[in-house]
Amino acid sequence: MKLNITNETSRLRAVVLGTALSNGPIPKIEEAYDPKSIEHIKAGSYPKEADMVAEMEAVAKVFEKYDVKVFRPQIIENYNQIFARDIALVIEDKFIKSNILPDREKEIKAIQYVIDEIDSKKVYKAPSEDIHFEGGDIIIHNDHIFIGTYKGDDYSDCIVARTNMKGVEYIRSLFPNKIVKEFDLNKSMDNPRDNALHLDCCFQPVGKNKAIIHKEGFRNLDDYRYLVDFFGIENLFHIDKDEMYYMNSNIFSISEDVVISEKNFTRLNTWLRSLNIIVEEVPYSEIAKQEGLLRCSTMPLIRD
Ligand SMILES: NC(=O)NCCC[C@H](N)C(=O)O
Repeated sequence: MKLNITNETSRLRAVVLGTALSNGPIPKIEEAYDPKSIEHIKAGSYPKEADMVAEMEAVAKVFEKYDVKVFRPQIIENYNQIFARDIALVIEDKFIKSNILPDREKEIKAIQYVIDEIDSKKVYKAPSEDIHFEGGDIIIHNDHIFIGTYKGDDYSDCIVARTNMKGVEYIRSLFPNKIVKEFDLNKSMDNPRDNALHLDCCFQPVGKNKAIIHKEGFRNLDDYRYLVDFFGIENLFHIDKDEMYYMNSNIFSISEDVVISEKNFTRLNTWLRSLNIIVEEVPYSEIAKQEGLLRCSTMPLIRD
């Protein structure tokens, strides 16, 4: 398989879509690794496997409609494998395995059969364990790579900080010809409305020259201003704290003109349609309870 990913919006041809099958029992609070899951565990509203499976099948159907080749992870019994995005990433023709949160490190085994189809010279793994990064923090935008990180002193105690500056430097070392820009994100282990878990939870390019953004996700306002200067304020769709909480920036593009979005994202979907983008609406509010949405649960392999 010849990989090719140079941005978030070129026509999609092949993708890994996570699975909610055998997701395991409701985690104990101390087993959860994001504040929104904890909120739902406490409230007794943690999502049911059958509901999440149905939501992901709706996404699979959209891919079928657009003739996208879909790979699913093999099932690891009682293990969360929904968020395929984070376990590895493709940039150009390179497949880079993430150094992910230890709670999630088994997930990669389940797509080994996909990795086996890629030229082994194109498969990368960071050389040491202190280099941290997850795919949700890394957004490729043509000659730029945007990376979410966390520069706080408490990084090592913060399970919602998944990409460190060593991770940023590692990705930079693999792509010397690209401009790599990192963004310091706000993290909160107890309030999901204050937690930009990954860069794709507060920012994502869409369409031809637009992007969705949550200003308050950025710890350093200069990072937010960089994106305003880059895209132009008129091309940014700003989402508020509640919209970030429901993961409005985490939709997924099949092309510049076709987006998969959550059916309750009324304001966002109206904006997308005003840009002549076709919005394929799916129900994804149960998956969203685990602090991830459509970008988080997909890992593109080939785009035009
Ligand atoms: N790219 C993403 O933002 N992924 C979402 C991962 C959610 C999962 N509960 C986690 O904390 O790892």
